[in-house]
Amino acid sequence: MKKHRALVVDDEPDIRELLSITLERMNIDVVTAGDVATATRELRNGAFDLCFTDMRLPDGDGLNLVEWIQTHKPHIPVAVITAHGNVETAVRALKLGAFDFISKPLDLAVLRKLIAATLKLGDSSESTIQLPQVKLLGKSARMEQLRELIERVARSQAPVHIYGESGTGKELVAHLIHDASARRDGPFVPVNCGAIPTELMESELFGHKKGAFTGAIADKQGLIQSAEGGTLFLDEIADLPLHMQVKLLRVIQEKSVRPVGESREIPTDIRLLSATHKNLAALVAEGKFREDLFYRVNVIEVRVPPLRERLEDIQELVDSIIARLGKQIGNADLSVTDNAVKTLSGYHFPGNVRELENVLERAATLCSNGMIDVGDLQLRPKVAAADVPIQSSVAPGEKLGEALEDIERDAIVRALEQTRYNKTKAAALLGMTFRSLRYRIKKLGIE
Ligand SMILES: Nc1ncnc2c1ncn2[C@@H]1O[C@H](COP(=O)(O)OP(=O)(O)OP(=O)(O)O)[C@@H](O)[C@H]1O
Repeated sequence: MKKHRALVVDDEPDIRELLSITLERMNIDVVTAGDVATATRELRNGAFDLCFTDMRLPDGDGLNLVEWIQTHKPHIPVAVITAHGNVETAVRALKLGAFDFISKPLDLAVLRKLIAATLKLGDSSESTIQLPQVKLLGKSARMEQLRELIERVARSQAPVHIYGESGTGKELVAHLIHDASARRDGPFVPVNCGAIPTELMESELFGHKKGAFTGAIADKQGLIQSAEGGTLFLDEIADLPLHMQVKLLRVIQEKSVRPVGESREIPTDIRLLSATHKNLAALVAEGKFREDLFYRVNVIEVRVPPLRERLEDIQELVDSIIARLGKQIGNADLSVTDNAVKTLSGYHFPGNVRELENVLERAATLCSNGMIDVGDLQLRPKVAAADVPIQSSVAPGEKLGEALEDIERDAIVRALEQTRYNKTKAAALLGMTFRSLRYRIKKLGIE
């Protein structure tokens, strides 16, 4: 097998030597350079599989080198070495296309993992990216752009923030980024931040040591650590309480976690993806989301367009959903009339693809002869903002929180009855995840 070759750029001989030894022990040839000029000369003249560069070099900036590589040798993954705690620079490097960053003092275990992941990425670029098991349907220009963006961001280790309305496919996109990345053989761990009760959140995410608190009867690994070597997807990240935001910031900056009751920090190797349907920037302005965390999780932004911006994809989505539903209910002839598809193609889809799935599922049960027609769709009429009734159902003297809980309880009970107490189906009907529904059932004492 061809030996890999790396370029190490640093003006400190000690760091050059430490990196060289580590790389050579991994059977990688190393060339070193002490400044930008030598580095670009080496890059022009030789073939490299990866590059490490320091930030401050005698004749320039490591960021310039990152930019140079992106322009002239974009297939070479480059990682930057930053001063401890200088996350701003690391974020800038990632935005410019750096694969990852590592901070000084160098942690050799972290470094080795990073090297292994980088080389794997280089190898995968020679073959075509593996086809993921999950599929993003739609041939509209917007979907094509999204697919391209997914492939591009999959090549980086930078945190990605995925935003878009509910039900647009944000989790699907996160999964695809993971599947197309060098981490695809590692775990993909989705976490719905809105579904974990605040008091359990730290122990769920970070894990705990036996005896850390009453009820901690054994060591427990947190969700962050269970994503080791893979991808952690924090869905509804806007729902993280402020004190957890501080802790998450540390995970990103230090690349380590500290379980509750543990005295040491444990190094972690995860890629962070997050999503929300809320406007994070607005939440920052309101003081509900930390600005420093916003910049860390939002290094690369991916917008998932609402379904009404790509109505030409409806037919393909309908065909795929109907085929799946047909299999589920044992009717291979289940179909949708042209008129029904036309009606769907003119609908505004406030609940996006998930709503389309729910509409068709309900219609499949309502329709006669396995043929879904316009009348079976029962679409929600569009409500103009001005038409929304101002008066609420909260009676004077009644607490708003309690009134909202009543409304929520009502909706959940109705969905459960409608689905014969099938929680997965009820969750889909309500447009929430299974975990979130389970949590709410418990919280509202429905069972
Ligand atoms: N382009 C697409 N092709 C195929 N299926 C899709 C597409 N977009 C969304 N879906 C399907 O729609 C449903 C909702 O998608 P997903 O859960 O990823 O949305 P979301 O944006 O994460 O929703 P939420 O904001 O409520 O968490 C899933 O069943 C998903 O498979």
